[in-house]
Amino acid sequence: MSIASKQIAFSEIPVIDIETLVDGSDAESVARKIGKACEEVGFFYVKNHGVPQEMIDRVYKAAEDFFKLPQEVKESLHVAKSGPTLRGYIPPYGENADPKKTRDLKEVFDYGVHTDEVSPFFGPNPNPTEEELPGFKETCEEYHDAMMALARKLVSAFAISLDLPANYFEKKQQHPITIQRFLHYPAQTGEVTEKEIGIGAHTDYGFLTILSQDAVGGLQVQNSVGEWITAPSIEGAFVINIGDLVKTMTNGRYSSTVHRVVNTSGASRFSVGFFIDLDYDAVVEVVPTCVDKDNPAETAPFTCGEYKYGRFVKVYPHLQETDKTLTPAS
Ligand SMILES: O=C(O)CCC(=O)C(=O)O
Ligand SMILES: [Fe+2]
Repeated sequence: MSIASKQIAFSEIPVIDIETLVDGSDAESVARKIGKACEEVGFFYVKNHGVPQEMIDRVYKAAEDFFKLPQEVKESLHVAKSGPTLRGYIPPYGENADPKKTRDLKEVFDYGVHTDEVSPFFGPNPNPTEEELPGFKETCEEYHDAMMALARKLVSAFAISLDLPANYFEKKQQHPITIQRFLHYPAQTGEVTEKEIGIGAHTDYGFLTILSQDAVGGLQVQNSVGEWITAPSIEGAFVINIGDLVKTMTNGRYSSTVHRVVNTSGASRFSVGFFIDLDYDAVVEVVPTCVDKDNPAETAPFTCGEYKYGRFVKVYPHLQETDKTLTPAS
C-alpha cells in the first residue's frame, strides 16, 4: 500500500495560530496542526506570525510604486537581462504558469539574496535606482530577512510534524534558493475564460511559499474533487502552501495543491510571495519517516537547483528558443 495523497474535498482553508511556534513555547502542538493541514489541504493561513504590519504595509507601497514606474523603466529591469539569476521584471504574458491552457495577465518583480557572482538563481538584484524609488532596496532586503526567519520556523514545524528532529532540513537549507515576488494583477473585465487569467493553474515548484495578499481577493485553491475553493484575504494573516519538493520528500503524504488567481473585482490586486527551496546542490529525496518496505520512494533522488531551473524553462518564453507560440498580443 503506498502512502496515497490524503488530500480531501475541503471547502475552506484552515487558519493556524502560530504564536507558540514563533516564541518557541510550544512548537509541537502547532506542528501537529500544520501537518494535518499539509496532508488534507496543502494550504493554510498563519496568524500571530510576528511580522510587523508596518513592514508589510511598506512592502506593498514599494510593490505598488514599482508597478507604477514607466513601462520602459520596468522593461530595463527585465528578467531576461539577469541571465540565469532570473531576477527582475516580468511583463504580462512573460511567464505563463499553465502555458498549454492559459496566458497570465500578472506582472511580476522578482528579488532574492544578493551575490556578486552570477549562477542559476543567484546574483545581483536589478533594483530601480534610488532616484526612481527611494528606499526600495532596503525595504526588499528587510522583508526578505523577515520572511527567511519565518520560513525557518515553519520548516522546523514541518520537520516536527514528520517525526523528524526540528533541525532536520537545516543541512539542506544553508544558502537556499529564495525568490521574493511582487505581483500585480490588473482587474479583468468582460468575458473571463481560462485562456487568460491572473495566473494559470499550477503547483508551486519549491519547498514552501509564504504569500501575503491584499484585500482584493482572487486566489483559488483546488480540492481533491476538482472544485475551486476561494482563499479570501484574512487581515494580518499569511497564506502558506507547500511546493512540489515537500510533496516529493514526503512521498506524496503532503499535498502540493493546484491554485490560480482570477481577479474580476474591478480593482488592481497586489500580492507578495516568498518562495524558499533547498540549496542549489541539495539532494531532494524522501525523508526516512515517509518510506519503508511497504511504501517505497516514488521518486528517485534529484538535485534541487537543476530541477527547479528546468521548471522555469517551461514557463518562461524567453528561456525557450523553439516555442514562439506565447508571444503577447500587442
Ligand atoms: O498572488 C497570489 O495570490 C498567488 C501567486 C502564486 O500562486 C505564485 O506566484 O506562485
Ligand atoms: Fe503559486
